[in-house]
Amino acid sequence: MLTLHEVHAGYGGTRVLHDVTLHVPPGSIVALLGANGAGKTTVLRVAAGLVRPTSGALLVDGEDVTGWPPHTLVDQGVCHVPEGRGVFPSLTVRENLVVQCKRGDEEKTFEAAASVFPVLGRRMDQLAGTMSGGEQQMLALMRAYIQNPKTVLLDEVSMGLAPIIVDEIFDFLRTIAAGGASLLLVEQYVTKALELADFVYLLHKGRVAFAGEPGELDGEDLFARYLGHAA
Ligand SMILES: Nc1ncnc2c1ncn2[C@@H]1O[C@H](COP(=O)(O)OP(=O)(O)OP(=O)(O)O)[C@@H](O)[C@H]1O
Repeated sequence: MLTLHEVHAGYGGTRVLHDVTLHVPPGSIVALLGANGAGKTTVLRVAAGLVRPTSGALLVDGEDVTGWPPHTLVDQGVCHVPEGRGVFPSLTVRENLVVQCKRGDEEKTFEAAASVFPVLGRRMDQLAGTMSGGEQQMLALMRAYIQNPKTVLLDEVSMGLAPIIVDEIFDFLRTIAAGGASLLLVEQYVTKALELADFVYLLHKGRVAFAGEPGELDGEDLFARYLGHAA
């Protein structure tokens, strides 16, 4: 279970998050929605240990990990897939996988990557930076997956991708969740995110405006109020 408890956070003198409490229970998919600038990316950065709360706490499985450096949170099973793709552009697909996987697991990892995303199997020796956006995103997700994470923080992984690729990526998110990991999902495709999610949080100007199950949103005009558009 990953929890932000009454978190206030920001950058320098700018306060972005105000009293944010959010839970990502084991095995669940949590969607984090909100208009541009609402603070969604900042929530993920707090959860990954990249932004330290000015007050409040970050807890992993009940342990207070506030202020721990990001790599120690990785050891706790927290994996962050940032906006803009977490791949090494000047390494090949194969090398990107090797640096992430356990020693001795290389062949198994290549096979898994090729079976989930066949395009990666065909492009093992291509430099990651020369692949399409969708292919790079698949590689970024694969790199997250092979860490066997407990919680995956996903920042707009479908950004700028063709709908058919987005479908493939969402199918893979289902696979990751079915394997037992929990997901905290910031996503521009609101309807798709809600189909997948067990819980949803709506952020408005750095505060939690709604927390509940997707079904509870039915009939509400929260989208128009807080997202600036209909779902
Ligand atoms: N490194 C930074 N330094 C200063 N201010 C920042 C920094 N990163 C984000 N902010 C500000 O914090 C606020 C929240 O940004 P954040 O990226 O968390 O929002 P978001 O909901 O993810 O937005 P979007 O959907 O547009 O990505 C914004 O006003 C933004 O300008």
